[in-house]
Order: sequence, then C-alpha cells, then structure tokens
Amino acid sequence: MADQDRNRRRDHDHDQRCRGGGGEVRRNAQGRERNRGGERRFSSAAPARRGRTSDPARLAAYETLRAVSADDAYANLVLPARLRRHGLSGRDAGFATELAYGALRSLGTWDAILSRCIDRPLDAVDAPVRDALRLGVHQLLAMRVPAHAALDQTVALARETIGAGPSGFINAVLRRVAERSLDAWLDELTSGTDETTAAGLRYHHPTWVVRALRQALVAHGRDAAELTDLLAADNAAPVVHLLALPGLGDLDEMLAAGARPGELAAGSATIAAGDLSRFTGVQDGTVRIQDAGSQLVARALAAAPVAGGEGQDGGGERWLDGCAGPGGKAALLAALALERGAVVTANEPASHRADLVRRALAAVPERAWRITERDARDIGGEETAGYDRVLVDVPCSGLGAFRRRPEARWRRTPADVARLGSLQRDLLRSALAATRPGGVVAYATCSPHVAETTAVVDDVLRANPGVELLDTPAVLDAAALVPLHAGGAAGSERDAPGPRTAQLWPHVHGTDAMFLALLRVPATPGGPGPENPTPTEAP
Ligand SMILES: C[S@@+](CC[C@H](N)C(=O)[O-])C[C@H]1O[C@@H](n2cnc3c(N)ncnc32)[C@H](O)[C@@H]1O
Repeated sequence: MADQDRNRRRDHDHDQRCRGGGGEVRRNAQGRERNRGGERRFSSAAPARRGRTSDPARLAAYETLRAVSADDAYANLVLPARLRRHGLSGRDAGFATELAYGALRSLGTWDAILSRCIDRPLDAVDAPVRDALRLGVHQLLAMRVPAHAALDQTVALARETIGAGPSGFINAVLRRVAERSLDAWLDELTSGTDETTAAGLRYHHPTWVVRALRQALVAHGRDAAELTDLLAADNAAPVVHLLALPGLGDLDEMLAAGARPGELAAGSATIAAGDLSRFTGVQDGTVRIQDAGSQLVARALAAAPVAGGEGQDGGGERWLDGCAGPGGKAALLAALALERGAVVTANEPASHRADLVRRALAAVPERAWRITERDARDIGGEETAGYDRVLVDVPCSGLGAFRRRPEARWRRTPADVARLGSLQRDLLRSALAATRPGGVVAYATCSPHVAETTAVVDDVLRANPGVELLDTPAVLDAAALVPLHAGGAAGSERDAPGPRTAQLWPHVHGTDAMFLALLRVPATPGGPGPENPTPTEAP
C-alpha cells in the first residue's frame, strides 16, 4: 500500500476511534471494549442511520474470515498481512486476532446458534453476511463486548463491506442472539443431544473429531475422562516454542528479553507471541520457532539405538527426512548430523515446499545436508538399505495441531483420514526399505487419530514381522529433559506394560499432539524384514 493510502487509513482509524463510527471503540488492557453503558443496551437509531464506517480491527478480522471461507486461505497467513494493511498493533491487533481466530475456531457452535435465530437454512444466507454474523456472535457471546457495540459495529462493518441491504437482517438476528447468555444457548443446543455432540458444541469441535480424539486417548493409554481437557487445550492460544539449533545458535538474547527456558527439550525456550524477527538468532536462522513436540521427534530419531553400522556415535551415518517440507525437523536433524559427522538428505516433492526446506537449512553448513525433490514412496526402491536413520513425518489430517490453525477443524473430514491412509502406509513401507539392516525409522504424524497412527504401524509391522517396534516412549523420555509419560498416563498405570508407540498431547505436555513410532529393521542382512519378507508376510 502506498504511504499516502496508509496515512489516510490511519487518519481514518484515528477519527473513527475519537468520534465513534456507529459505536465508539475504546479498549481495555485486554483489548476488550470498555462497557460504557449496560451489558445489553442497544442503539436507539435504526440500522440504516448508524455509522457507515467500521472499526479497522473488526475489518481485519472480517477480511480474514472472508479469505478463509471464499478462498480456502489459512487464517494464520492472512491475518498478519491484514493487520499490517490496516496499521494495527498492540491492543487493536490483539482484538482483531482474538476475534478472527476465535470466530473461526467456534464456527460450528456459532452457526448452530445462528440457525436458531434465522427462519431459513444458514446456508441460504449470503456468505459475506454469514461471516459478518459469525463475528457479531463471537463478540456477543465470547468476548464480553457490550451488546450495543457488537451490534452497531457489525452493522457498520456490513454496510461498508457488503452494502446497506442486509443491515436490518443482521441487526435483527444479532438482537435475538443477544437475548441469551452463552451458557443459556449451550444448554438449549445440547438439551437432548448425546454426550459427543454436546462436547463438540461446548468445546467447538466437529462431532467426528470429538469421537476420534476420545478413541485416540484410550488407544494411546490415557483416560477418556481427559477428553474435555484436550478439547479445551485445542482452543487455547499455543505458547511459542523456540529452538536454538545445537552447536549453531543460542537463546541468550531471547532469555534476556523474558523468554523462559523450555522444560521439555534441550536448547528450547518459550516466549510470548510477538514480533520475533527482532532477534538476531531468528534473523540468521540459528534460532527457529518450532513446537517442542516436533523438536523431540527429531531428537528421538537421532538418539534411537541402531544396531551394527560403521560410524561411531553417528559418524559417517546417512540420515533421510523423507517428507521434509517446510523443513522444521530437517533443520534440527541437520544441526545434530553436523555435530555427529552424519549427512541428512532432506526430501520434499513439492517444489515450493522444497524451497522452504532450503531456507530452513540455510543456517546449517552444507556439508551436513542435501535436498532432493522425489516422491518418498520411490526412495525405498531407488536407495534400498541406503540410510541409517529415516524420518517419515507423513502428510496427515493435522488433528493434533488445531491450536495453530483455527479453521482446520471445520475443514477436515473423515474422508481426508481415509484418503491419507494408503499414502501413509506406502511411505512407511518405503522408509523401511530405505533403511539398512539395524537402522531405525521414525514414523511421525501431527495427528493422534488411530487410523493414522497405530493402525498404520500395526498394518506395516504385520507385513514385516522381522521389524522391531522399539520402546518409543523410553527413547523419547531419554531425549527429553523430563519424563513425558508419552506411552500413557503417569503413575501406577504406567507400571503396567504400556504402548510401545509414543503420543504427546496439548493438555498434558503443552505440545502439538505428535505421534511417534520408532521401528528397527532386523540387523541380520538377509533376515526377515522389508527386503526379505518371510513366507508368512501378508499380501
Ligand atoms: C507433515 S508435513 C512434514 C513436516 C516437516 N517434517 C517439518 O517438520 O517441517 C508432510 C510433508 O510431506 C510432503 N509429501 C506429501 N506427499 C509426499 C510424498 N509422496 N513423498 C514425500 N513427501 C510427501 C508434503 O508436501 C509435506 O511437505
């Protein structure tokens, strides 16, 4: 945007804030508007006579919702650009973020409420009007914005972006929404529904996801009663995790600026969200933003016990990251490989994502890595037994990373999980074939869904009886700074033999719900395994 335009926009924003464009916008320290008149007071002016210009924070949130619903955009990529375009920072940026992310996260519940306030199917309402209504509901029921401000500002927003036509409709619908509190709406919506549907409405998750997460908790050795904690954790803004690439970066400047040393992974820290590009380590790529769960997956593969091989302590080893884009784990693996005299092949078939891998690896000297752009399903055949350690962090539904992608839960469908299953199995099979006798494969997903985790591992193990499933929780614990109980609940239940796969959880570990299985190829060349299946191997 030209400077002139930007200045004009700023003047306009300032003007808005001083005069009030159909409702004065004054925010408290949390970015919420100050309640200057009772909670449920409405403007006495008819919608058509109220302000025509909207609050820029709401405009940024609205544009984000429109980009997500009209263009399938990712909110976490769109919103920062909109904040910049509207010159928003501080409390206004915080308000816009809470409004956009919150409305997207809660979409299913807000739509259910809106459906009760409209006498035709919500789908029949024009999409731009629907998005404006969603923002209105979020302000009314989840942000404690005074009702008159939520209504006036939503009407002003619609007038500016859509036109005057739907003002009366939006005003009438939001007045009906404002007649009840969130609790009263939830009681009405959940009355007579089953427990799963009710949990989905109360915690803003599709029913099929609630069912899948409950099943995943139990399958991974935890208590189904943890479900609501897990659903609530999905709705909390994630803490930002930093990683200093071992041997290359340090966290001193971040710690001096208030970051706290990470409790789970070596060389990590947590920091409040904000502009991290001010740190030189972030600028030069030696400090990276990476969820601690992802850090631990890479560290566990590097620490896993391989059998045989030539190098000492990893020296001379060949490592493969089969699905590397955008390069988060590849960067950590490359830094670890550099320290140990190993070399990582970071493979990513999508060329724009391979470019991201190249950027992620730029801070690591090139002798520790190379990049290829192949379909990893072919690598097992092309480079049979070519690697000591192989990571396949497979494409998955992302059910474990909902905290970061507010719209993702409403986009995913059970069909995605079914569709990905055969690709995930093929990638794991190819990874095993690419691994030398005694070498280790790490199969990882950012989803705890049973169909993408244990079912894939069980199927492939059944077809390769010589392959050993290592005690993954034990390896992960050894790679972490504290015991993780990633094979199940802490305490006495852990004394019983737990799962040999590991599952991290947002509500327990404060990480994404990463799944990890470490599989070791038989050490005896010619023994049973991916290269030499036994006669009992399933077809
Ligand atoms: C979950 S992401 C990997 C994340 C990455 N390991 C990281 O930590 O940044 C999965 C990646 O697999 C890639 N992919 C999809 N199909 C593939 C295939 N057939 N072979 C290899 N990679 C594939 C996707 O493009 C995507 O970049």
